[in-house]
Amino acid sequence: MNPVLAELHEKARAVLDPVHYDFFAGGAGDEIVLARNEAAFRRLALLPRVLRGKGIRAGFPVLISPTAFHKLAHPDGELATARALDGTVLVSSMASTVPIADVVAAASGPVWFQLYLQPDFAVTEALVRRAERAGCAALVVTVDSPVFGRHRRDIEHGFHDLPAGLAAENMRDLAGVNGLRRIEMSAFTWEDVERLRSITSLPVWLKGILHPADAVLAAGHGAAGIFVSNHGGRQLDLVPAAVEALPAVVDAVAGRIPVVLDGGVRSGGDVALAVALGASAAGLGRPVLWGLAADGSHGVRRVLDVLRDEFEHVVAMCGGQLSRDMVVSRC
Ligand SMILES: Cc1cc2nc3c(=O)[nH]c(=O)nc-3n(C[C@H](O)[C@H](O)[C@H](O)COP(=O)(O)O)c2cc1C
Ligand SMILES: CC(C)CC(=O)C(=O)O
Repeated sequence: MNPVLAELHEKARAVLDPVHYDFFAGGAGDEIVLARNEAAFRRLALLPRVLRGKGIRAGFPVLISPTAFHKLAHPDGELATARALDGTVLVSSMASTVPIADVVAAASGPVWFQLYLQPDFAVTEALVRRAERAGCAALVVTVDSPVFGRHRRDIEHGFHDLPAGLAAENMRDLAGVNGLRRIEMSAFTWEDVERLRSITSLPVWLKGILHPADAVLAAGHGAAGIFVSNHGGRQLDLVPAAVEALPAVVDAVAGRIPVVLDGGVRSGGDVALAVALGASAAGLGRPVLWGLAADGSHGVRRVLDVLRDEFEHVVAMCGGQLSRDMVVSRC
């Protein structure tokens, strides 16, 4: 691992309350998928093309995937994350500890709003209006969580609630207990996605797709794009690594909508592999949390800078080109 990322992770581990560290680091069940997400990248290799000049690939195809409760990592919470963007997209979690309007106001890049559809449609609609008023550029509906994942580390620690003074601020004044509504997980259908689309002009992405047939349905139901994701190994501990699921989804979608990959991306090389396999971009979860915990906004910036530098170097080594035929198995 890049020594800067390793250093930020170690510092995060040292400064965080161990219960909060485990909330961020942990996965579901036996954490098999958590481990596989990273290991699957190690099993892939790139065959560079030569004598192609500098090629044409430009840009940095990385975004920040939504993660909850940034104030557990740093007192400035999502404000610090948002200040670090420098043009990178932040997908801000519905479970942010800073209201979405303040996240967008602090951001140095586009902000998208992640949400879980709520059983009470009026609550979903209120969240959408908050995101729209704040100036979010897209909605990302997470669809891999009909029920909460079971995180053994949290269960062992008895970690079920935020400490006093912290809250999921986007859920305030939505007529729950003391005006703060709990985030609920519930099973929905494609009709619910259509209903959401009918009340907003924002592009609606779907996050947490692994089956190629669902990717086809997503395109058919007007999703602006999809995230191939297993929620960083925090939902069903029986699924493939995210990068293993990517090629079949890319084939099924056949270019109709963009496909983002998240889960286990830890280097610019991993970003390059995801792009070569057909992802439009790679999403980062935990590395951003480690940067944030270790050094606030500056730490997040360092994570993005390291990945950008590594990615550009790998692409230059590959003749400015990344395509599926260049990806082979190491074993
Ligand atoms: C601590 C933590 C909180 C998360 N919170 C959310 C969330 O609120 N909404 C969501 O859609 N995904 C959430 N995720 C999943 C991430 O968006 C992403 O899919 C995952 O972290 C990517 O894997 P990585 O951590 O290996 O990069 C969370 C992940 C972690 C680690
Ligand atoms: C508020 C939680 C449901 C956030 C989440 O998605 C996670 O911890 O994985």
